[in-house]
Amino acid sequence: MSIARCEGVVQIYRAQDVEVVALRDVDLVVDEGETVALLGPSGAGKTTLLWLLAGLLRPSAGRVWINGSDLGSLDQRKLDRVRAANLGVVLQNPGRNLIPYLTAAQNVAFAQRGLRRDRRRVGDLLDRVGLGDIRDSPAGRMSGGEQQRLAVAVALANRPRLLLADEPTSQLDGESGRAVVELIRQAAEQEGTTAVVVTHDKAVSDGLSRTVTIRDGRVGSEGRRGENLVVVGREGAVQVPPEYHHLLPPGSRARIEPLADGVVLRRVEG
Ligand SMILES: Nc1ncnc2c1ncn2[C@@H]1O[C@H](COP(=O)(O)OP(=O)(O)OP(=O)(O)O)[C@@H](O)[C@H]1O
Repeated sequence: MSIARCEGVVQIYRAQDVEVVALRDVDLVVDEGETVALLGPSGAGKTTLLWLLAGLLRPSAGRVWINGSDLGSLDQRKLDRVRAANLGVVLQNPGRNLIPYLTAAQNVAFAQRGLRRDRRRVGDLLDRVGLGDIRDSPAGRMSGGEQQRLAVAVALANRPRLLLADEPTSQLDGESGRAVVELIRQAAEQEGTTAVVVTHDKAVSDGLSRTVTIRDGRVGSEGRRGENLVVVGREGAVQVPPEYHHLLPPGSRARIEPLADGVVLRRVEG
């Protein structure tokens, strides 16, 4: 069963007279219980895709489903309800996920609103991200790395069906980063929380069950269990991964040779 699905998603930003096509025809299915790392070069469209899945942006074209609800068909009240019932979100700037004058413990407890407060879970989440000792410090006085770990605990407070996290380890050292990955994995295994995590951190992508690489606004390749496969797009487009550009440079011409189970591309000179 899929918890998140995108079909033909296009996102165009308009700033003054300039148009930026951030996503151009993205199809993606995320099944329940998967932990997915969203990879790709800077500006590829990863944050944009995460915001669309979080219902924080409406796509210029295409559709996004969360747990069977087509987000584009919902009014704001229903959208808020679907988000509250399904999602835990960690935005890139960790401070934006927190209430600065509340303590770490109060931030996590506040995120449990709607559910019965579960004090054990508050303490457990804070211990697991290494913040047990400063649970009574205000979030606004914490370092960037501490706020980042707290933001992950807050996002998981409500046992969301889907965790969406944008670079949740960018300000963390190796040990704290591993604790966050472990928390995400345990949430998947023990509570069935699916995760989609934008990351540049190899330790994070290695710890998750699948990688999806966005290049130039499209899903370029997908990896599972150590094998990376290119994805054939809607119109048959395939992106040649950068590590093969010396064999088939962008702009070169290739002959297609059919095989029983696929094709071979051979560069043609001149
Ligand atoms: N609000 C906006 N207005 C205009 N252009 C935007 C806006 N947000 C993003 N973009 C542009 O859209 C493209 C994709 O941006 P996005 O932030 O999704 O990429 P990213 O893969 O997350 O990059 P990074 O790894 O650097 O965070 C970029 O060219 C970016 O400059």
